[in-house]
Amino acid sequence: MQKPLIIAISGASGSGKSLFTENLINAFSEQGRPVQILREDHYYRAQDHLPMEAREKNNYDHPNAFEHELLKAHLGALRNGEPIDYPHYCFKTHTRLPKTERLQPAPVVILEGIMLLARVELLPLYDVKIFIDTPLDICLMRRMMRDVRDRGRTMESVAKQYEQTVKPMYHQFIEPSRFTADVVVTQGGKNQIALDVIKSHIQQFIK
Ligand SMILES: Nc1ncnc2c1ncn2[C@@H]1O[C@H](COP(=O)(O)OP(=O)(O)O)[C@@H](O)[C@H]1O
Ligand SMILES: Nc1ccn([C@@H]2O[C@H](COP(=O)(O)O)[C@@H](O)[C@H]2O)c(=O)n1
Repeated sequence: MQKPLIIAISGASGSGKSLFTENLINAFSEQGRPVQILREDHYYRAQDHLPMEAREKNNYDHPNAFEHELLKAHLGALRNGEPIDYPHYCFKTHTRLPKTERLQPAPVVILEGIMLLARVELLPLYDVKIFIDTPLDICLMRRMMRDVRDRGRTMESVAKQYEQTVKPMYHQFIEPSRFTADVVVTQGGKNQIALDVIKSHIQQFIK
Protein backbone atom coordinates (compact mmCIF):
# COMPACT_ATOMS: atom_id res chain seq x y z
CA MET A 1 0.00 0.00 0.00
CA GLN A 2 1.15 3.52 -0.84
CA LYS A 3 2.29 5.62 2.16
CA PRO A 4 -0.66 7.84 3.21
CA LEU A 5 -0.70 11.61 2.90
CA ILE A 6 -0.99 12.95 6.46
CA ILE A 7 -2.43 16.46 6.78
CA ALA A 8 -2.34 18.24 10.17
CA ILE A 9 -4.82 21.07 10.71
CA SER A 10 -4.23 23.23 13.77
CA GLY A 11 -5.24 26.58 15.27
CA ALA A 12 -7.00 27.95 18.34
CA SER A 13 -10.06 26.36 19.89
CA GLY A 14 -13.03 27.76 17.98
CA SER A 15 -10.90 28.85 15.02
CA GLY A 16 -12.87 26.59 12.67
CA LYS A 17 -10.62 23.51 12.41
CA SER A 18 -13.51 21.06 12.58
CA LEU A 19 -15.63 22.94 10.08
CA PHE A 20 -12.70 23.27 7.68
CA THR A 21 -12.02 19.53 8.01
CA GLU A 22 -15.68 18.61 7.48
CA ASN A 23 -15.94 20.84 4.42
CA LEU A 24 -12.75 19.31 3.08
CA ILE A 25 -13.84 15.70 3.39
CA ASN A 26 -17.39 16.28 2.14
CA ALA A 27 -15.89 16.70 -1.31
CA PHE A 28 -14.64 13.10 -1.18
CA SER A 29 -17.62 11.43 0.50
CA GLU A 30 -18.93 9.96 -2.75
CA GLN A 31 -15.62 8.25 -3.51
CA GLY A 32 -15.79 5.63 -0.74
CA ARG A 33 -13.59 6.40 2.25
CA PRO A 34 -10.31 7.61 0.77
CA VAL A 35 -9.95 10.36 3.38
CA GLN A 36 -10.09 9.56 7.10
CA ILE A 37 -10.27 12.03 10.00
CA LEU A 38 -8.46 11.64 13.31
CA ARG A 39 -9.01 14.22 16.07
CA GLU A 40 -6.33 15.12 18.61
CA ASP A 41 -9.14 15.66 21.16
CA HIS A 42 -9.56 11.89 21.44
CA TYR A 43 -6.03 11.69 22.82
CA TYR A 44 -6.78 13.80 25.92
CA ARG A 45 -5.54 11.74 28.86
CA ALA A 46 -7.97 9.54 30.81
CA GLN A 47 -8.78 10.98 34.24
CA ASP A 48 -10.95 8.29 35.81
CA HIS A 49 -8.72 8.36 38.89
CA LEU A 50 -9.60 12.03 39.63
CA PRO A 51 -12.77 13.41 41.26
CA MET A 52 -14.90 15.67 39.03
CA GLU A 53 -13.82 18.80 40.91
CA ALA A 54 -10.16 18.14 40.07
CA ARG A 55 -11.01 17.31 36.44
CA GLU A 56 -12.81 20.62 36.07
CA LYS A 57 -9.73 22.52 37.24
CA ASN A 58 -7.27 20.78 34.90
CA ASN A 59 -5.35 22.74 32.25
CA TYR A 60 -6.56 21.25 28.96
CA ASP A 61 -4.61 23.75 26.88
CA HIS A 62 -1.13 22.50 27.80
CA PRO A 63 0.55 19.95 25.46
CA ASN A 64 0.94 17.54 28.40
CA ALA A 65 -2.86 17.19 28.65
CA PHE A 66 -2.63 14.95 25.57
CA GLU A 67 -1.22 11.43 25.24
CA HIS A 68 0.85 12.36 22.20
CA GLU A 69 2.95 9.19 22.57
CA LEU A 70 -0.15 7.18 21.64
CA LEU A 71 -1.02 9.52 18.77
CA LYS A 72 2.55 9.12 17.45
CA ALA A 73 2.29 5.33 17.64
CA HIS A 74 -1.06 5.42 15.85
CA LEU A 75 0.29 7.61 13.05
CA GLY A 76 3.15 5.14 12.66
CA ALA A 77 0.65 2.27 12.35
CA LEU A 78 -1.44 4.11 9.75
CA ARG A 79 1.73 4.83 7.79
CA ASN A 80 2.44 1.09 7.79
CA GLY A 81 -1.04 0.38 6.44
CA GLU A 82 -2.36 -0.98 9.76
CA PRO A 83 -5.72 -0.09 11.37
CA ILE A 84 -5.80 1.64 14.77
CA ASP A 85 -8.22 1.60 17.72
CA TYR A 86 -8.30 5.17 18.96
CA PRO A 87 -9.77 6.26 22.30
CA HIS A 88 -13.04 8.14 22.61
CA TYR A 89 -13.16 11.28 24.76
CA CYS A 90 -16.08 12.86 26.60
CA PHE A 91 -15.94 16.62 27.21
CA LYS A 92 -18.76 16.42 29.76
CA THR A 93 -16.98 13.96 32.08
CA HIS A 94 -13.44 15.09 31.11
CA THR A 95 -12.25 11.55 30.55
CA ARG A 96 -12.23 8.72 28.03
CA LEU A 97 -15.22 6.53 27.33
CA PRO A 98 -14.70 2.80 27.84
CA LYS A 99 -15.01 2.09 24.10
CA THR A 100 -12.47 2.61 21.32
CA GLU A 101 -13.13 3.24 17.64
CA ARG A 102 -11.44 1.48 14.73
CA LEU A 103 -9.90 3.60 11.98
CA GLN A 104 -8.84 1.86 8.79
CA PRO A 105 -5.73 3.00 6.93
CA ALA A 106 -6.53 5.28 3.98
CA PRO A 107 -4.67 7.11 1.22
CA VAL A 108 -5.26 10.41 3.05
CA VAL A 109 -5.49 11.00 6.81
CA ILE A 110 -6.55 14.41 8.16
CA LEU A 111 -5.58 15.16 11.73
CA GLU A 112 -7.05 18.14 13.52
CA GLY A 113 -6.27 19.63 16.92
CA ILE A 114 -4.92 22.59 18.89
CA MET A 115 -1.43 21.26 19.76
CA LEU A 116 -0.52 19.35 16.61
CA LEU A 117 2.02 21.93 15.43
CA ALA A 118 3.27 22.78 18.94
CA ARG A 119 5.01 19.42 19.50
CA VAL A 120 8.25 19.44 17.51
CA GLU A 121 8.56 15.64 17.66
CA LEU A 122 5.25 15.25 15.80
CA LEU A 123 6.12 17.64 12.96
CA PRO A 124 8.15 15.15 10.85
CA LEU A 125 5.10 12.85 10.76
CA TYR A 126 3.00 15.32 8.76
CA ASP A 127 3.16 15.82 4.99
CA VAL A 128 1.12 19.03 5.02
CA LYS A 129 0.76 21.45 7.95
CA ILE A 130 -2.16 23.90 7.98
CA PHE A 131 -2.89 26.62 10.55
CA ILE A 132 -6.36 28.16 10.78
CA ASP A 133 -5.72 31.76 11.79
CA THR A 134 -8.83 33.34 13.33
CA PRO A 135 -8.89 36.36 15.69
CA LEU A 136 -9.17 35.20 19.31
CA ASP A 137 -12.28 37.25 20.10
CA ILE A 138 -14.15 35.42 17.31
CA CYS A 139 -12.83 32.06 18.60
CA LEU A 140 -14.09 32.88 22.09
CA MET A 141 -17.54 33.84 20.83
CA ARG A 142 -17.86 30.60 18.85
CA ARG A 143 -16.50 28.51 21.68
CA MET A 144 -18.90 30.07 24.17
CA MET A 145 -21.88 29.06 22.01
CA ARG A 146 -20.54 25.59 21.21
CA ASP A 147 -19.42 24.67 24.75
CA VAL A 148 -22.76 25.71 26.28
CA ARG A 149 -24.68 23.90 23.51
CA ASP A 150 -22.58 20.73 23.12
CA ARG A 151 -20.12 20.32 25.98
CA GLY A 152 -22.28 20.79 29.08
CA ARG A 153 -20.71 24.12 30.13
CA THR A 154 -22.10 27.39 31.52
CA MET A 155 -21.19 30.82 30.15
CA GLU A 156 -19.43 31.56 33.45
CA SER A 157 -17.29 28.40 33.28
CA VAL A 158 -16.30 29.10 29.65
CA ALA A 159 -15.29 32.69 30.53
CA LYS A 160 -13.28 31.58 33.58
CA GLN A 161 -11.48 28.78 31.70
CA TYR A 162 -10.69 31.18 28.85
CA GLU A 163 -9.02 33.69 31.19
CA GLN A 164 -7.16 31.10 33.27
CA THR A 165 -5.83 28.66 30.67
CA VAL A 166 -7.21 28.90 27.12
CA LYS A 167 -5.92 32.40 26.33
CA PRO A 168 -2.50 32.25 28.08
CA MET A 169 -1.75 28.78 26.67
CA TYR A 170 -2.79 29.95 23.20
CA HIS A 171 -0.14 32.67 23.35
CA GLN A 172 2.48 30.32 24.83
CA PHE A 173 2.01 27.27 22.59
CA ILE A 174 -0.46 27.63 19.72
CA GLU A 175 0.29 31.09 18.34
CA PRO A 176 4.06 30.39 17.95
CA SER A 177 3.25 27.07 16.21
CA ARG A 178 1.71 29.07 13.34
CA PHE A 179 5.21 29.56 11.96
CA THR A 180 5.71 25.83 11.40
CA ALA A 181 2.71 25.72 9.01
CA ASP A 182 2.99 25.28 5.24
CA VAL A 183 -0.36 27.02 4.73
CA VAL A 184 -2.03 29.65 6.92
CA VAL A 185 -5.79 29.93 6.36
CA THR A 186 -7.79 33.03 7.27
CA GLN A 187 -11.63 33.08 7.44
CA GLY A 188 -11.79 29.61 9.00
CA GLY A 189 -13.90 26.75 7.72
CA LYS A 190 -15.60 28.80 5.05
CA ASN A 191 -12.51 29.88 3.08
CA GLN A 192 -13.50 28.34 -0.25
CA ILE A 193 -10.25 29.17 -2.06
CA ALA A 194 -8.16 27.52 0.67
CA LEU A 195 -10.51 24.49 0.62
CA ASP A 196 -10.17 24.20 -3.16
CA VAL A 197 -6.35 24.38 -3.02
CA ILE A 198 -6.09 21.65 -0.37
CA LYS A 199 -8.74 19.53 -2.16
CA SER A 200 -6.77 19.55 -5.39
CA HIS A 201 -3.62 18.56 -3.47
CA ILE A 202 -5.51 15.65 -1.87
CA GLN A 203 -7.00 14.58 -5.21
CA GLN A 204 -3.52 13.65 -6.45
CA PHE A 205 -3.31 10.94 -3.76
CA ILE A 206 -6.65 9.34 -4.56
CA LYS A 207 -6.63 7.03 -7.51
N1 LIG B 1 -16.22 30.76 9.28
C1 LIG B 1 -17.19 30.51 10.19
N2 LIG B 1 -18.29 31.27 10.25
C2 LIG B 1 -19.26 31.04 11.15
N3 LIG B 1 -19.22 30.05 12.07
C3 LIG B 1 -18.17 29.23 12.07
C4 LIG B 1 -17.09 29.42 11.13
N4 LIG B 1 -16.15 28.48 11.39
C5 LIG B 1 -16.63 27.75 12.43
N5 LIG B 1 -17.84 28.20 12.83
C6 LIG B 1 -18.65 27.68 13.95
O1 LIG B 1 -17.96 27.94 15.18
C7 LIG B 1 -18.00 26.82 16.08
C8 LIG B 1 -16.59 26.35 16.36
O2 LIG B 1 -16.00 25.93 15.14
P1 LIG B 1 -15.17 24.57 15.06
O3 LIG B 1 -14.95 24.26 13.63
O4 LIG B 1 -15.82 23.53 15.92
O5 LIG B 1 -13.81 25.08 15.75
P2 LIG B 1 -12.57 24.25 16.27
O6 LIG B 1 -12.67 22.86 15.73
O7 LIG B 1 -11.38 25.01 15.75
O8 LIG B 1 -12.65 24.33 17.77
C9 LIG B 1 -18.85 25.76 15.39
O9 LIG B 1 -20.16 25.84 15.88
C10 LIG B 1 -18.79 26.15 13.89
O10 LIG B 1 -19.91 25.74 13.17
N1 LIG C 1 -12.06 18.05 29.27
C1 LIG C 1 -11.78 19.04 28.41
C2 LIG C 1 -10.86 18.87 27.38
C3 LIG C 1 -10.63 19.92 26.52
N2 LIG C 1 -11.26 21.10 26.69
C4 LIG C 1 -11.02 22.22 25.78
O1 LIG C 1 -11.13 21.80 24.43
C5 LIG C 1 -10.37 22.66 23.60
C6 LIG C 1 -9.84 21.91 22.39
O2 LIG C 1 -10.89 21.41 21.61
P1 LIG C 1 -11.43 22.22 20.32
O3 LIG C 1 -12.37 21.21 19.70
O4 LIG C 1 -12.12 23.45 20.80
O5 LIG C 1 -10.24 22.53 19.47
C7 LIG C 1 -9.22 23.19 24.45
O6 LIG C 1 -9.07 24.57 24.27
C8 LIG C 1 -9.63 22.84 25.89
O7 LIG C 1 -9.70 23.97 26.71
C9 LIG C 1 -12.15 21.26 27.73
O8 LIG C 1 -12.73 22.37 27.91
N3 LIG C 1 -12.40 20.23 28.57
